[in-house]
Amino acid sequence: MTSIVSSWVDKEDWKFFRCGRRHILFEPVGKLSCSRGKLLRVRNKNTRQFSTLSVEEEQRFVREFFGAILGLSYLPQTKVVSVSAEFLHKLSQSLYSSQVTHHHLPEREVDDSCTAVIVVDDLRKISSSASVTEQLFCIEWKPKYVLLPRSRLIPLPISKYKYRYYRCNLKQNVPEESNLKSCYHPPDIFSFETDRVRTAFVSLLRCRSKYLQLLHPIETEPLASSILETNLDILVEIIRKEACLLMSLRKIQQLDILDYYGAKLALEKLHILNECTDLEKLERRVYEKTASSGWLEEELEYLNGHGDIIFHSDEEEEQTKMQWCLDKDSSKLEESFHRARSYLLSLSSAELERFLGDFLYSTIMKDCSIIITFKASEDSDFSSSDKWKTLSMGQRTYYYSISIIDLEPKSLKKLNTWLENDEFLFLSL
Ligand SMILES: O=P(O)(O)O[C@@H]1[C@@H](OP(=O)(O)O)[C@H](OP(=O)(O)O)[C@H](O)[C@H](OP(=O)(O)O)[C@H]1OP(=O)(O)O
Ligand SMILES: Nc1ncnc2c1ncn2[C@@H]1O[C@H](COP(=O)(O)OP(=O)(O)OP(=O)(O)O)[C@@H](O)[C@H]1O
Repeated sequence: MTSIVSSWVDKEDWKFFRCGRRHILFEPVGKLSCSRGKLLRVRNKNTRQFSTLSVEEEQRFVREFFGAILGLSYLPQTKVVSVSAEFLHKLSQSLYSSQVTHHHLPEREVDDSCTAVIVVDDLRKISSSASVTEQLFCIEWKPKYVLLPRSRLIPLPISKYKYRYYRCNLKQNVPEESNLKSCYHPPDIFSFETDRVRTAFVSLLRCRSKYLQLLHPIETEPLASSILETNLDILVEIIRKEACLLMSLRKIQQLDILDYYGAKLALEKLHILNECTDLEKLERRVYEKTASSGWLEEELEYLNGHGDIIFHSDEEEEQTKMQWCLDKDSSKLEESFHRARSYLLSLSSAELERFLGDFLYSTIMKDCSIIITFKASEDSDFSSSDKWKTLSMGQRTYYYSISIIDLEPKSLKKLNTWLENDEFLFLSL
């Protein structure tokens, strides 16, 4: 993918919109009509040490890999645009305006060593021509850690906790054992049963989780939560209708048969744990990948063939693993870990590299966001399309659109951080 030089991006004035850890987003002030309905996504300088690929290479991977598996209509349209250092400097300066610096947000500074930015559809807007958006709701849900790990490659004592607790709960509040039970239970969503899906979202709402947010209309708490709650039935129905997409997403998350510690072992075996150049070469190979629509099922079948590394996902094995944890049967957990470790160390470099690739695809998918936009269908000018689907509920019909964002490559250079996070979360229980 080659970036295009745009004649309008640097002529628009952009103001800070939001940021994550890796990108800073800007929205147009509205000087030019062609910028309507667009956002600018710019790399954050503070995470530069983790990027192996260029902006263009990352976007190509997202499109040709995840786009092929999930369907391109589920990805927001993006364009990579070449910009001058001067333009990036101007954007950077705009972040120092008083309004922005007062926010308690991750450290941000535009990476002015980049030569390209991403222009992406603003998913809070219906279309670039639509001016009225008051009837529109836009929700962001982060389907993080919806699975318990199935890898045997988790050492004690972390395995005792990791096989039992959903990490998403632990991250929000590290509570008493009794509280854990009443928390958000992600498998409820993936049951696609109305009541269970609803219960899961209500739990997220009640604990004011940052994994469920209202993006439009912009309201502060508690109004934002009350708007979310009022629209929960529509959200639940959309989730049920999109079961196929969500199951694909969950399956990609399941490619994680190495888990973090297994990834460390695999890199050690490949002798590239501390070798930055070799690590970058490996990542390039992983992210050169394109996928076909059947890729995911084939890959899962391949991984399932490595029974010494994984607990199979059938219920009986799940119960066994859980029972070992509940009985505090450390010897069984240890034996299982050592069996997997010896098996892993007997594998070829090509196999280890394939597992590492799958681990990275899964890690990306565990951190994506789903943006759901919907509106009642009173607008007669509006019609359904690939992007806008209809949903009938009682007497009312809605249009909705669902997009997956934040699918850029992650780097194995973050492995130590991931391992430390594990220790921090699970040892503090
Ligand atoms: O590891 P976690 O669970 O803390 O996830 C990080 C996210 O924290 P969260 O759980 O959503 O509060 C974190 O989200 P925030 O920016 O803190 O909202 C990032 O998405 C981070 O990814 P990256 O470093 O930008 O590639 C995420 O890191 P990865 O582990 O996905 O690399
Ligand atoms: N196309 C979009 N339309 C509307 N809002 C968006 C869009 N893309 C991102 N956002 C909002 O901006 C936030 C940050 O964007 P993004 O996820 O791209 O940042 P990031 O730094 O890549 O994230 P992370 O820290 O998770 O790696 C998102 O969580 C979402 O709320």
